[in-house]
Amino acid sequence: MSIQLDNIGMRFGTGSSAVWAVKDASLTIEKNQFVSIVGTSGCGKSTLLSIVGGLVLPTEGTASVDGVPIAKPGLDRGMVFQNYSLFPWLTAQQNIEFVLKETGTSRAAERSDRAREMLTAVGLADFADKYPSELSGGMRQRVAIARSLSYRPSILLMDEPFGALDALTRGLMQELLVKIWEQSDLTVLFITHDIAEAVFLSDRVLVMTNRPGKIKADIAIDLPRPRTEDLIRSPEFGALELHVLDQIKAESRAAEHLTLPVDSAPAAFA
Ligand SMILES: Nc1ncnc2c1ncn2[C@@H]1O[C@H](COP(=O)(O)OP(=O)(O)OP(=O)(O)O)[C@@H](O)[C@H]1O
Repeated sequence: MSIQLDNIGMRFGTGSSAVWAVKDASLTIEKNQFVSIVGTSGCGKSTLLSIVGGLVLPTEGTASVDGVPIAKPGLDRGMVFQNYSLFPWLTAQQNIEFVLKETGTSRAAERSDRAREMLTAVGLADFADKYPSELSGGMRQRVAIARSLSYRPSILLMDEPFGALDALTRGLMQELLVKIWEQSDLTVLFITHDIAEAVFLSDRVLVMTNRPGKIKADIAIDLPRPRTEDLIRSPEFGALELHVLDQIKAESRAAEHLTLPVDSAPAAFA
């Protein structure tokens, strides 16, 4: 499924306390594309994702999936967040079965089989009966991904899903996600602060301006797949990383008001 955002504006609050999180944000994501959004903290990335997820309605503009305006969450869209959001009182298997029941799979045997199939797909067949507290961060996030894909959405919305993981686990999760995406019909919209992660995963990287955020740059990642270790260490990969970084840097300096003469700063602490 494709995603279209046309001149999205999102205001939180009213009167003098009103904050425009997003303004004039437009983008189109084609079916089966993997697109990442990067930008400074607070620029409105999560807000855009929530609008596509149907969790909030925009103040201005139109968000649609395959041309149909988004009015609420739907089974065509799965979401994965940084904090896993698993039910701690349910096992991995039960977490998935619960969501399948909520989303309309009425037969218990079908829910059980599907949950087991999904856990196997993310390499956790042997951990089906473990509670979230008995799983590592990477395993929890694999359960969360399996759960979000269990009802077969066409779009996967991911908000810094690997942000809390160590570097090695993060790398393995990225490879797993690419494999899942390549073997499915998924369209993925992925938020991250990690530029290398965005370049490694994506067909396109969108850079947002500071708040109120809009799309400032749309960078095609025209690197071949599969993206091997050699490719990650190649000058082409490095050049794309630098290009994305350059786009963010100006926004970041402005956001942090880093215009002070930093060279003189040590004197102040002497
Ligand atoms: N429910 C809300 N009520 C009021 N302000 C909000 C609300 N949600 C977001 N905001 C504000 O909107 C702006 C954008 O927030 P958002 O979470 O979308 O940014 P972000 O780019 O995802 O940030 P980060 O990278 O730090 O996660 C921020 O200034 C935030 O404080």
